[in-house]
Amino acid sequence: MSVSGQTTSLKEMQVFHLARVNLMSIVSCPGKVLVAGGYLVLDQEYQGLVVGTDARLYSAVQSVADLDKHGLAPNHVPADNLQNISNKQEVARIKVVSAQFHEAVWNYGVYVDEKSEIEIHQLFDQAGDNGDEGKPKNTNRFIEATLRATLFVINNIDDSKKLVSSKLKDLRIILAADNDFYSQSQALKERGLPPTTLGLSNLPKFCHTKCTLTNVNKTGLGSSAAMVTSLVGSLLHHFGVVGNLSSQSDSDKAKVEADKALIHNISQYAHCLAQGKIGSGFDVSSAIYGSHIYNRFSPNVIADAMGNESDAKLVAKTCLNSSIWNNKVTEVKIPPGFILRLADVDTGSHTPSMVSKVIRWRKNNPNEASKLWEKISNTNQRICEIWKELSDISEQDPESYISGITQCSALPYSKWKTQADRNKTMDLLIELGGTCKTVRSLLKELGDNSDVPIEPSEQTRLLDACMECPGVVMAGVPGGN
Ligand SMILES: Nc1ncnc2c1ncn2[C@@H]1O[C@H](COP(=O)(O)OP(=O)(O)O)[C@@H](O)[C@H]1O
Ligand SMILES: C[C@@](O)(CCOP(=O)(O)OP(=O)(O)O)CC(=O)O
Repeated sequence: MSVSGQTTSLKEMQVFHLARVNLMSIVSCPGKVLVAGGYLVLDQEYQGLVVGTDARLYSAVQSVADLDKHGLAPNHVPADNLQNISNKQEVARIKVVSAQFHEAVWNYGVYVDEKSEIEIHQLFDQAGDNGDEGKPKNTNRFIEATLRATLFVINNIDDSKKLVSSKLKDLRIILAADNDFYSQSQALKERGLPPTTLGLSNLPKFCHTKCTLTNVNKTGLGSSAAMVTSLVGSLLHHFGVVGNLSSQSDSDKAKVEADKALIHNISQYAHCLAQGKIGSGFDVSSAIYGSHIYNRFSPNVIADAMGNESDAKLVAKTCLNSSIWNNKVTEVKIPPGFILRLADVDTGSHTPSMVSKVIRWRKNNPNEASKLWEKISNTNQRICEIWKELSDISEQDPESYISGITQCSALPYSKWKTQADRNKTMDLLIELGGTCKTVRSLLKELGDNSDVPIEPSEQTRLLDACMECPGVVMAGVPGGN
């Protein structure tokens, strides 16, 4: 993270972008970077400092009937390719397309049982697409879990079986992810562009990855969380359950907050279900609330619904009752002039196995671990406090703030201390850099203890080199890896 006196600040993003174009509900959500709180945020008592990115993931929902009117309706799935679902009435089909990937079209049938409860089953999208045991082989657990949970909720908002009685129509859904969610090194090479921010800005929007979703190189911005959340938002908006999420008017405030909470609950549940585990959920939270300080919900909020995923009433009750959700979103201000830059190292690590090793070490060494957790937590908290103090100065004394960050932006961190005319802003920036170094060394200790490469030595060299560049105030390996 670097500071600059000239450039515009990491702008406070409008978290939800929503538009209705030709009766299409479009919702987009940002990706995330966990700046502080990796591993600790898995416990409800510890905070995570998460920043929303300007890379966004879009979901657009449109009813086929509306498309028909304009002669744009997609081809229907041939009936003889349908799965045989006995005793159920098929009421609608949903086609989901993620056009930046190979093999990224999924068709679902929506069925209604005798109690007007909904079932969703994936359809064979083309003859011969049979996997084992006659099931479609090209599945997308995140999409399927999201469609199911969201439609369960809409259908059970009250006793009127809203969705069924509103005669659910065929839907077409388009997903589109900003390029930063996936490594673009190949696309840059092919076009002879340099591997820099400038090179990336010359790529076409929503570049085709020339991969399937299984073998694409992700950059760690939380594509699944942003996808699930935008899909929940666009479906709820399409069926009129949530309103204009970007409304800034005071009279809409309470409704917007309630709508966001509902989107949050459904998204956390569907994301955990698709992942097959209850993670901390900071990625879903930042897809909804952007940058903030996060405390997780207790896993037992969704435990029952996780174990009974086809119980539509239970799933709906769990998501609709916001009072049982004990997650906490605390506002954080990113100091003006701060710029977050990410380097794509074109590879990722396996977060779940790292997490399980860390948890095992903590369990086997409770005393040592609790001391380390406290130290890391206090240091993380100081980062949040310094951000706040800097933001406050920028408002109360903008001139001295700008002068401080302008001086620091021209020099490497190691030279800041040697400046004779340091002001409060500079002192805080110096402290911030030092605090961030402390977190790195504490995490290194945690990694060494639990035998997890939290900051491998190659990354240490990279980060140290970054800290030598003018204006760099914090450097780190974000999140868990
Ligand atoms: N653009 C997209 N279109 C459709 N599905 C997507 C998209 N991006 C992510 N997903 C879903 O999310 C999964 C990746 O999730 P995960 O491995 O948890 O990555 P991340 O850490 O980026 O969230 C994919 O296999 C796919 O099911
Ligand atoms: C270790 C963690 O606290 C943070 C992991 O953060 P990442 O940003 O690395 O996450 P992924 O994109 O899922 O790999 C685990 C958690 O909080 O769920």
